[in-house]
Amino acid sequence: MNQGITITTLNKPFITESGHRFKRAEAAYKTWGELNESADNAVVICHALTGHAAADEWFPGLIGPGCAADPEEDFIVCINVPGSCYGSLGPWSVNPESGEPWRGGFPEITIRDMVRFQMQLLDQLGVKGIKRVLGGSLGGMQALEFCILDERVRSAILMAMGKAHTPWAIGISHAQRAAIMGDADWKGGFYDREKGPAGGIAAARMMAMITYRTPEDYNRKFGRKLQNEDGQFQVESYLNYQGQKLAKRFDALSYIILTKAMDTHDVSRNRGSFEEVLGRVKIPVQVIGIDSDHLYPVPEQKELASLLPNGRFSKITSDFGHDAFLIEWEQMNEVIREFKESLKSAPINAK
Ligand SMILES: CC(=O)SCCNC(=O)CCNC(=O)[C@H](O)C(C)(C)COP(=O)(O)OP(=O)(O)OC[C@H]1O[C@@H](n2cnc3c(N)ncnc32)[C@H](O)[C@@H]1OP(=O)(O)O
Ligand SMILES: N[C@@H](CCO)C(=O)O
Repeated sequence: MNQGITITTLNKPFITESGHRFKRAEAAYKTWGELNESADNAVVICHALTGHAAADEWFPGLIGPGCAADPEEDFIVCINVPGSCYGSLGPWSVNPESGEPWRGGFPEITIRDMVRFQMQLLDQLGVKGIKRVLGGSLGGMQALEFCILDERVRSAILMAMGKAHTPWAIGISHAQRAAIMGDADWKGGFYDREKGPAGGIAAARMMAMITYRTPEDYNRKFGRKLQNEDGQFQVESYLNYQGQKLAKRFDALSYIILTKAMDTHDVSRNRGSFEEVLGRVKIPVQVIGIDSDHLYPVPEQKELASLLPNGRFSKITSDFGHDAFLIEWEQMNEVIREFKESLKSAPINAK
């Protein structure tokens, strides 16, 4: 896992929206393909909640010849967001004042912070133009903010999210955070890394896995079948497994920080109305919804596309629910191929 990741130090301090100044911030990233002479062929992939910079491990169907990110033509970059636990600045980075990891003292991170952090690294890599920015869920929220904050972006593909985090999605994340914070090993966020709130994060992932999928998917996969002679349902065994799997690879503080960052997602915040803010995004944007997504339902993507002057909406059909953006490669590539085709006949420089 995480093959080919580079970790570098940002060459300027990273200052968060809340005003926290990190004099030294590490950024983990992975690239594919070459930056061209004019340095304007970058394609930025933004990762979702538990993803990381090795996008080829979780977006394999969208990276390749003719895909959304084509290493033969594009300089593809994926950067681990600050607050995560996969190499970039996060709660286990050392606080220079105390010489100890930040842990529960790590400051708030917003979606805008994530994007500005990535913009700093892209500057450092010499990127002058971004052909496309894409992502789903948390990745889509970042990609939308990229359209607003970064003048270099010339087109975008946004999947399975909306213009702001809804009370429905905030509530779901809140319940998951309560499971983590209710674990005796949480210790106010000042736990030892080797003995974190594993039960809490496993419970949070179980809840999340229900919102990421659908009744149809679980009916087809498990029905009412039992896993063992103790009377455990298959679905229970599956959720236990998924919870433990995440507890082994992800950090509870990062889970709290990143889900709270998702709750800050609201492109209108301190900027004006949604109509004004999104109306200023003149670049072509493909918005993709999943018909069975219960977490970020299709009306959110339809609305977002309608508020973007050059927005297009497409729906994919799937029983997988929200997670379909990490699974339904064929349908997504079809939509993306059409979008890329449409750009050939329309200029993509307008901002
Ligand atoms: C190498 C890495 O870790 S890279 C992945 C890092 N993750 C990310 O970047 C986030 C994006 N990825 C994801 O969210 C997910 O991987 C997805 C959505 C792409 C796919 O989800 P998955 O969990 O792989 O698929 P699915 O829901 O079918 O579950 C399959 C797993 O459940 C297990 N399982 C299935 N039924 C049961 C059951 N009844 N009891 C116990 N376990 C079960 C399978 O054995 C399989 O285990 P494995 O993951 O060890 O192979
Ligand atoms: N399944 C995704 C979250 C979906 O948005 C992840 O684990 O990152």
